[in-house]
Formats: sequence, C-alpha cells, structure tokens
Amino acid sequence: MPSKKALVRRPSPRLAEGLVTHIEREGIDADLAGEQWEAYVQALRTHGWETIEVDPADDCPDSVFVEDTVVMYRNVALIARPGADSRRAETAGVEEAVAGLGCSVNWIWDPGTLDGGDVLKIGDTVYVGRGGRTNAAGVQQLRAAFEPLGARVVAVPVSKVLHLKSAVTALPDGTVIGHIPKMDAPSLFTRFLPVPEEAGAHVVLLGGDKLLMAASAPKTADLFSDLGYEPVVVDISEFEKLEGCVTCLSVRLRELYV
Ligand SMILES: NC(=O)NCCC[C@H](N)C(=O)O
Repeated sequence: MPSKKALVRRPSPRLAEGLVTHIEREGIDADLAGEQWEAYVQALRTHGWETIEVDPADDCPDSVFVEDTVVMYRNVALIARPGADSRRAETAGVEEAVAGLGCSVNWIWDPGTLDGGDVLKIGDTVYVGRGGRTNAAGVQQLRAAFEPLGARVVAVPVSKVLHLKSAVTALPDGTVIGHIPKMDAPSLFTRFLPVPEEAGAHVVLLGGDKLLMAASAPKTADLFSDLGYEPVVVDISEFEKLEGCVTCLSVRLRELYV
C-alpha cells in the first residue's frame, strides 16, 4: 500500500520575519497563523493522512514551509539546498525526519540550489522551475538524482513568482492547472487548464476527488466543483502574506512503502 504520511512543521515564533520577494510585506497575526496551521494539519488528518511533525526550527522564520526542504521521488528523499541563505539551516531537521522514516537520502550540493517548491511531480514526469531559488546546477543535480530511477525531468523557466508551484500544480488526472499571468511558459504543459485566480493554481491532492485549496480562490473552487472535484478549503491568509500556499505547508510521502 502506498503510504499516506505527510511531513509538517510548526510555525516558528519568528514567522513574521519570513522572506517576501514578489509582494509587499504585511503584518502577520501570529496567533491566527497558529490556528490556521492547526486547521491545515487537521484537514490532512481528516482525509486520512498521518501527519509527522518535523522538529521545530524556531530560529528559522520560514521553517513552516517544509515543502521547500526536501523532494521525494519513490523512496528517495532529496534534501534541498535552499536558494535563500536564511533557509539553509532548515534542512537538518528534515533530513533526520526522513531518515527516521526509512527513506534513502540524497542531497543537493554546492553550487546547486533547489527549493522543493520548484518541483512538481506528475507520475514520472518531474517539472522543475529554474527561477529565483533553483539554479541550473540544482536542476542538473535533480536530473542526476532522479532520472536513473525512472523520472523524466523537465526544466521550466520561472520569473514571475517565487516557485514553480506558486504558478502551477496538477489535478488528480495529471491536468496541469495554472494562472497564466504568473507563468513564463504555459506551452510546456501538454494538458493545461487555466484558472481564474493566482491561489487557484495551488492544490494538494488529498486522495480521490478531494483537493485541498486556499479560501482565497473561491472562483477556482467553483470551477473544480463543476468538474466533479471536491474542494476542501482552508484559510491560510497569514502564510499567503509570506508567499506561502497550501502546497508548501506539507510534504506528502506517497510512495514510501512501509
Ligand atoms: N513552496 C512555497 O511556496 N514556499 C513558500 C516559501 C515562502 C517563504 N517566505 C520564502 O520566501 O521562502
């Protein structure tokens, strides 16, 4: 049976100091962020996911965005090397967590940089965003790590948003969804559905027809309902102020046979 385990990481008390790159900084309500994080974790659990808390990294303001620190392919955990210096210390705790779960561990090395938010897997196709956080050496190292395991790695230019998955994710049938104004190269994706809101481009596949989505994308939620999906909506406003989205708050370990 494929596993339904997901890594999550509690927000740091320094969350408000998290990085912002493409948007204006806004104040963060730390209590509300804590409540939103708990509700997000609860939504995963309600839909059958066993959540595993990585040890908190209180000194790392962006550590709640755990997706950026590791990329899973089959049972291999590729430890990222974040493109932002202030995020480098986040990976140690994640490495410990995935090793403890029995994953094979591999690493992105200097001079490579890669953020997990730049990696979108659809079956054995692994799209990787080459943008502000992931460099060419990071893309090469991702290829070297995963192509021998059967992946086909497709590099995608990203300049308008923080990460590839800030602009595109995919539905359960593999249809890529994206908000065209935020995409550099929509034609790279063979089966593509445009969505009307930026946050509508972000879904976490909970299983079956269920899609975890942000409350900030109501028109897209309606579009997906109309296509026979079941949106599960969470409010993540405090994380969106730091350019976070529903994908970046967890790492699903779908192919870990344990
Ligand atoms: N995968 C993601 O979308 N991660 C969001 C990271 C936001 C964080 N403030 C950062 O700039 O790194």
